[in-house]
Amino acid sequence: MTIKVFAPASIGNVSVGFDLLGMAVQPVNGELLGDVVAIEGCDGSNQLAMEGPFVDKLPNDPKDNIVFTCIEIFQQALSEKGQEFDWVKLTLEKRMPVGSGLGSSACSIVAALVALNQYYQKPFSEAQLLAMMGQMEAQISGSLHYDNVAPCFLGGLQLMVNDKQIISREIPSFSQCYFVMAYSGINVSTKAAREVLPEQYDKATAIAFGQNLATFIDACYRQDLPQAMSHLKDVLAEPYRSGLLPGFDVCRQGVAELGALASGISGSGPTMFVVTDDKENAEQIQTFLQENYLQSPAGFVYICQTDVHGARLVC
Ligand SMILES: Nc1ncnc2c1ncn2[C@@H]1O[C@H](COP(=O)(O)OP(=O)(O)O)[C@@H](O)[C@H]1O
Ligand SMILES: N[C@@H](CCOP(=O)(O)O)C(=O)O
Repeated sequence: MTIKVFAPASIGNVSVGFDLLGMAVQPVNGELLGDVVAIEGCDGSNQLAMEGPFVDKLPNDPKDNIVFTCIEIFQQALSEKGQEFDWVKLTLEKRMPVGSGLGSSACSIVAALVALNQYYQKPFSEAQLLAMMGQMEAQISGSLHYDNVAPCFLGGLQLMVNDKQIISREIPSFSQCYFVMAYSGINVSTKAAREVLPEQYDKATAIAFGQNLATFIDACYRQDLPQAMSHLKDVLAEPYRSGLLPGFDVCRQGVAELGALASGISGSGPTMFVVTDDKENAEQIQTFLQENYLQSPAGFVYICQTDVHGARLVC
């Protein structure tokens, strides 16, 4: 029997929590914005097939795909537990553009590891799986950050905690909000977008960062939308990354004039996210971004809300 797992797109950082905060999103029109991985048993050796709209952006050799590495590390972990295993064939439906700021590699990693765990009768706990997901993401981006894999796996708004047993805790999000996600259609490598950041920050920046994150989290717990939105500011990455995103500053100004509550870079970009609590306003912002932010035919704009489910089995 074939098992199929879907893993959703996510907003890394959510502006205030560089590497520490992430949120899973789902389009309100019901489309699947994320990757799907199917798994079944096979003979001889492990296999990876690839399909889907963004398959041409993946490495040609399946062995260079992060999903193949997921199979290898998962089976190695099974061996270390003394558990025998059979060979598997995975099929990756690559629905997410690569280098998009939507947690594309995280979608593949999470869908693959959840599918493997399901196929092999759940040998690993949620925390063990999340640790493996972080390890895989670090291999791709060059540094360990869970802000895509954790929300993609667990759903909702997730805050990373410095505790190996837990790794991530869910924070109450704003279920009334719409997140307009505009992928411009250009590729920004996460690794490269990390290299433009300074090694050190000054005291005023450190204080502003701490205040924004703390105030935002406090507002989430009190469901105080105005306070949350007035502090949704990125003082660590956005000042250095916005120059990599053609049209970002102009569109940011444009959506503010249309009444957006806040906006920022999703992950390392080029996707920008815009927050509003009004459906009609979300539609106006969607049209504006379609007309002004897209740089290539590969671009798209979705109106999303928080995805509270995370990775899940699909038919
Ligand atoms: N299944 C996969 N999904 C996405 N990227 C993959 C996958 N397998 C290998 N890669 C490689 O990993 C890198 C991902 O780039 P990155 O900028 O981190 O993307 P994203 O930010 O969208 O996750 C690319 O070089 C890509 O070729
Ligand atoms: N915290 C990371 C998030 C990267 O997200 P991605 O979707 O661009 O992979 C960072 O900002 O570097």
